[in-house]
Amino acid sequence: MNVTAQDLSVTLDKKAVLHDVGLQVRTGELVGLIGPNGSGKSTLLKSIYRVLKPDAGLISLDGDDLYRLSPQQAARRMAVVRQESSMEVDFTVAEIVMMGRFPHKRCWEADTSEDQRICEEALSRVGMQAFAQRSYLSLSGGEKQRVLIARALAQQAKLLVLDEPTNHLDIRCQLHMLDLLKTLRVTVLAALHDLNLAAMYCDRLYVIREGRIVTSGTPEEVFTPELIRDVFGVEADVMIHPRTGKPHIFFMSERTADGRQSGSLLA
Ligand SMILES: Nc1ncnc2c1ncn2[C@@H]1O[C@H](COP(=O)(O)OP(=O)(O)OP(=O)(O)O)[C@@H](O)[C@H]1O
Repeated sequence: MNVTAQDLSVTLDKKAVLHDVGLQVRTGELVGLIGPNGSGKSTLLKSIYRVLKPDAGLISLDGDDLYRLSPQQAARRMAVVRQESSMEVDFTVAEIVMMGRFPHKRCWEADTSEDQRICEEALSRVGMQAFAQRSYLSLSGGEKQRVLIARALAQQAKLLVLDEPTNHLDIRCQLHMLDLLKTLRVTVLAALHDLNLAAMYCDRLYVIREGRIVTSGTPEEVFTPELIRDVFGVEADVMIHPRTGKPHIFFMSERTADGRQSGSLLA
């Protein structure tokens, strides 16, 4: 699934939040969107998953104008995992994952044994098969996040859009989740806050600041101490990790950056 966004502009509450943003995700790539808090990552993703219609610009999926697709057509092509999904009514985990099958059904069509199999497989891929009958609202934040990813997998869309997919996950689950995304052979666009995980897993990155894409490229091209200072306001050293061959960023606190020791709280 090829995704192209061209010249997107979004204004919210009279404030220009995205300015002429463009990006491209090619079939099979895992593309990361990084930038400081409030830079416009979620707004850009919301435009792509059709929650927020841009004021200007064009988004296409394999050449088709996204906003000309029906909601069902769009949902067959694209699954979404959002930052926070508040839910008023309680469902079981199995019911939540089964919702991923809706775009493949006609109105009131019953769940088939094939739907059941797809949902069980999706739950087992995120390690949550033992939770199928648990109430969704009783789960921890990390468990909920894994169930929402299972629902996206059950949707069997060729494009996954994820807003901070590793939010709430402990480090082992973060690595497991990103490994899983890499093995799915789908196209992935994900907003990520952890720059080292973005460097390890993403084929390419887009960097956004104050609603504008400031640069894009492979992690090796994007991650320089200058970029990290300019965009995130943090001093850092960037080295190629000897085992992964990927850039690894060592951040400096304001205390360590100017050469002072930070050993003692009383110093
Ligand atoms: N409904 C809204 N009305 C007005 N301003 C909004 C609205 N939604 C978002 N914004 C503003 O748009 C800007 C971009 O927000 P957005 O949520 O896209 O940033 P983000 O990069 O995803 O941030 P974070 O990393 O903190 O999740 C912020 O300044 C935010 O306050």
